[in-house]
Amino acid sequence: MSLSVACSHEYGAGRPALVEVDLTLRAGVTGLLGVNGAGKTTLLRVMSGGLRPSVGDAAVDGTSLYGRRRRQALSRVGYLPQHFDAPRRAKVGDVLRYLGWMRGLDTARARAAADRLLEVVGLADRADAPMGSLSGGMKRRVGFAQSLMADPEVLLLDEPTTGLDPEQRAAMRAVIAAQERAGVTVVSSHLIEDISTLADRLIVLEQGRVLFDDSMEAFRRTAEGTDEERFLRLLTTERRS
Ligand SMILES: Nc1ncnc2c1ncn2[C@@H]1O[C@H](COP(=O)(O)OP(=O)(O)OP(=O)(O)O)[C@@H](O)[C@H]1O
Repeated sequence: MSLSVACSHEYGAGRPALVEVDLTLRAGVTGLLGVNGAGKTTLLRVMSGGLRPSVGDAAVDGTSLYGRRRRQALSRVGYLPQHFDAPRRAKVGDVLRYLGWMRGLDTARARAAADRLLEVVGLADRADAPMGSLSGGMKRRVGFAQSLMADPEVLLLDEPTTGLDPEQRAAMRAVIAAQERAGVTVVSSHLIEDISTLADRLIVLEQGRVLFDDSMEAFRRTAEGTDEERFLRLLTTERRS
């Protein structure tokens, strides 16, 4: 299976956020790295079916996320947005069941999926707790659980560890790593350390362009001897010179 995207996007005239991005992602974990404003969220929104690009398209196994068979393509994608939240008074389990139902699961399947995923993210004992009582790290784990509710073949996680303290970040990474998925997973971050242990492939975005796209292994080999931050700066300089 594959997720392909070939597009450019600008939010307003002359304000490009993605420039001639052309990628095909296959099974495995792809890390999407870039500084704030590099275009990660925009790319993930395009790949989630939530933002039609100004030019081009995104498709799951050739079925466009913006075409006539959009619903079919959308049903195969799970998405954790950068700022996942839910009403403060809503109970955690109800939020998951509701989002599962929205994604087409019947009541029994939504209940079973919610129970199973709360176990997966270590929040089984919080099913009846209101969302407002959760820490930032716990909310992010609920967000991760909701992205998996309909068993998606494509899973898109926008900065799942950002804003968490080191302990919560490690817990979040462990939860993601423990998922043995057959499909495409994309994890974005502005920190290489957040994705280097998770991803097989690394894509670096800079000012909306793909600056680097190779295996994590190749990235490590090339970066050997330089620290990774410096290596990323070198990449940037190379392209500009
Ligand atoms: N809704 C929007 N309206 C106008 N401009 C936007 C909007 N969203 C993003 N941008 C701009 O598009 C560019 C890419 O932003 P994007 O959020 O995709 O980057 P990012 O790598 O995800 O950064 P961050 O980690 O800060 O979210 C930036 O210049 C940003 O200011």
